[in-house]
Amino acid sequence: MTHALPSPDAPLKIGTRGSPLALAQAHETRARICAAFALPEAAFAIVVIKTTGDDRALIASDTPLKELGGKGLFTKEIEAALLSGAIDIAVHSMKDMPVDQPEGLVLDCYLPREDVRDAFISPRLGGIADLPRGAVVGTSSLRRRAQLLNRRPDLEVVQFRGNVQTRLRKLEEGVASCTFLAMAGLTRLGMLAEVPAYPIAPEDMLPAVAQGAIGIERRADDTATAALLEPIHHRETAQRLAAERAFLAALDGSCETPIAGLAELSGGTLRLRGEILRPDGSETLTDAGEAPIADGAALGRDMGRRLLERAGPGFFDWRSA
Ligand SMILES: NCc1[nH]cc(CCC(=O)O)c1CC(=O)O
Repeated sequence: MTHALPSPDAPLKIGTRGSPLALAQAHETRARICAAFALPEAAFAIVVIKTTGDDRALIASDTPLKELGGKGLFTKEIEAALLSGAIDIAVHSMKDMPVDQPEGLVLDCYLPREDVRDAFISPRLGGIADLPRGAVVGTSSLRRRAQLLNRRPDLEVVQFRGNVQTRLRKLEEGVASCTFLAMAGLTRLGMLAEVPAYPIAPEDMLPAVAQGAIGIERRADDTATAALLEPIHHRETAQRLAAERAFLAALDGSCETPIAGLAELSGGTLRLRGEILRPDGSETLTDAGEAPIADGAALGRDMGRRLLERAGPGFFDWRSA
């Protein structure tokens, strides 16, 4: 059965958050579907949806993201819009996506993954090794915080959030010596030339699960939309994320617990590295393994379970040192 393609009279509604990065990702998705089916941009409507994670007052506060809603902070309202039919597809940063989708929705289309690395951002310094003893670093990411404190217990970590310009201004004001952002976001925003960003090797800071990947969610019964997404799907990205997200699922984590994971493909083999940390950085546990690509999810699940076993109960609880 063939389906009617979207048109200016009956556009495909693309749901997205309103941040510059989210909009760039929605535009990239639109451009890829346009190219695959020779459609005009007018065959799509971009629908901006405000999420809890976009609440300015909340995000400007010093409250850790975890306390603001944890899993689904950036996604709950968007998934509700999908289910109600207000939008037809939702474009997500996979790093922010809980491992399970609500009944009735599927998330099985991925764009080619961007640079997976974290970036060290500083107007004056070129990397973590340049930070003087006791330096103040700005990040609201529990993972980055724990990784930094594990390697450098002398550092002081302060909450740092907001868009790229806000962060750069805070650095200029001397609030902190450096901050951290995903290379992928800076690249997709076309800002690499204007931001003093230095990529950090995964060996030094293992990225978050799914960092740099964009996923497209739709209604499970919407076969017309499934057919539209088929030609833009990137299989290698899906294979890597299957392993990483199975790892995350086994640990019951979200992007707001100190968990890192990265899968890479080489020939027919998938190599997965994983790390879990105590939130205060006092302890880190790592593992690595290889499997045939088709067994990536099983590898991720087993690695997650083994790490949990090594960690024991309470590993992710805050210690009062
Ligand atoms: N948690 C917020 C978030 N979700 C996705 C990205 C960046 C882009 C990506 O990793 O795909 C960011 C910001 C950051 O960590 O710099």
